[in-house]
Amino acid sequence: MWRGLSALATRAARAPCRLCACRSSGAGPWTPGSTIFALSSGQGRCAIAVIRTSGPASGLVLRSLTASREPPPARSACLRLLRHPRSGEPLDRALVLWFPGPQSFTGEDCVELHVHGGPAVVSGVLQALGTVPGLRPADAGEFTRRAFTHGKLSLTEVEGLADLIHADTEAQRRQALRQLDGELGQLCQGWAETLTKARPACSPIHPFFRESSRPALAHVEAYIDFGEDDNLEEGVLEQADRDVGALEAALRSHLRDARRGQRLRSGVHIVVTGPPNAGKSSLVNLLSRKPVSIVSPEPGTTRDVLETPVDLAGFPVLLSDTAGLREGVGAVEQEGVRRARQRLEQADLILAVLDASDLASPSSCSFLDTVVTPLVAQSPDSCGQRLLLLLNKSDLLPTSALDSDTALLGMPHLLLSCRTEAGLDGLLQALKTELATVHQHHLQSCLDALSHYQPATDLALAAEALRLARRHLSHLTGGGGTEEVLDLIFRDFCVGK
Ligand SMILES: Nc1nc2c(ncn2[C@@H]2O[C@H](COP(=O)(O)OP(=O)(O)OP(=O)(O)O)[C@@H](O)[C@H]2O)c(=O)[nH]1
Repeated sequence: MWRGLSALATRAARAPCRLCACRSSGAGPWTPGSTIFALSSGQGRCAIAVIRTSGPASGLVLRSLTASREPPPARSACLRLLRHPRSGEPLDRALVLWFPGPQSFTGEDCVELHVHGGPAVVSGVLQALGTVPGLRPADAGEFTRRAFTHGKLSLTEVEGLADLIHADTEAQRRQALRQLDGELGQLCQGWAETLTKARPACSPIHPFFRESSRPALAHVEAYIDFGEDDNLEEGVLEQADRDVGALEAALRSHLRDARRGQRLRSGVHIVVTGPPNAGKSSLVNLLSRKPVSIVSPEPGTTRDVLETPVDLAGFPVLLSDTAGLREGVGAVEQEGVRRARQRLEQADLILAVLDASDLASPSSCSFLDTVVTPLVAQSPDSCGQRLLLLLNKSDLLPTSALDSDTALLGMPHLLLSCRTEAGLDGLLQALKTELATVHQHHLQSCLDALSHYQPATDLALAAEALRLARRHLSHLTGGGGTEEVLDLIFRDFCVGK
């Protein structure tokens, strides 16, 4: 899901840290920020429980709980008696590990306390940590988020970690581990870097090129701005040519390998839309196999956009439930409708849901006229937005209508019942085909844009071709909405991770 993921990670890794304003390399000055703590091992009775802290007050934690002025040697396990900082009461004899930043999981100063796993010990130590000045309990996923913010993990690695935590099957676990290794991230990043960060092999002497890393696109733009006679070293454009050629070859090879293409971590957005009460929330819950949205017979239940990352037919996608589209409602629902329409514009694939037993109602007709018909009428290649029309509640139709279901609407559609799950297999099959098409569409569009890169003929057009190619690539790997994407990923983490 979103983010060129890797590109975002790279951007975040270079940006000043949002938490403590240090640089991700850890080399810069550390300004005070919050220090978090949490139980990082599982809840319940166990032999050993691991409690972690991260932040500038981690050193103070060691001094306060172990009554020792000196921290233990970095990254070595030491046995220490832990005492309550205020009462001095012994809490436990624990293994203590000190990870001074930036060489720690989060990049900040971290402490790990391996205590005995009884609930009384764990709650006693957590309660004691709460009394140390500057410490607060961690939010869900906050350790990982800090690791990401400090450039310790790329976003694809974060996603891999999330999958690893949630991996149910051995196959999922292996896939998650591969992703944690950054295999997918490196692939996407490699492509994006060819367009954005490649340097010419020579060392150009124009001041523009004296800085460490200038994008390939910027090389071409610099040529336009400064002109050929303005002290640019030879070979700059030739190198850009070679980079673009290599990228084209890589994309072609990837497109040929459909299986690998499917495993790409994706920013493909599927938006579920339709009139109120058609069964949109029921569909989102069915596809995600979890109760993401409230289902109720009351029209207008869903007011906001609700998003959930799901694996659909082997494709990771972002699935959005939206408010039912109708006019003449109160201010809150109207705002929901506005947000729904806005999200619809961003969708790669639209699932338009209608109540099959209510096709003649004003809300169904209005939805068909204003949303479905215009989208069906346009060429699927025109903007990359695709649509699947679903007639839900097929269980309410008489059998005779099911036999001649093409007569129901006069346009291509799938019949489904979220209640009985009839038609679900057909929907998943159709989704698989559509998602493969969306992936391929963006890769192919990137390739098409690159085919217009002909700097020898027209430099300005060549720069535009690179820009367009980059846009298609970032669409596939999830260009915009950095914070939304991050929130979504970290929200699913448990506290202490
Ligand atoms: N018989 C039948 N009822 C269904 C089916 N799918 C959903 N429903 C019912 O239809 C009603 C509306 O379902 P929702 O999923 O809340 O519909 P929605 O489109 O999200 O509704 P809004 O939030 O108003 O936009 C609920 O009572 C569901 O139980 C189905 O396949 N068959």
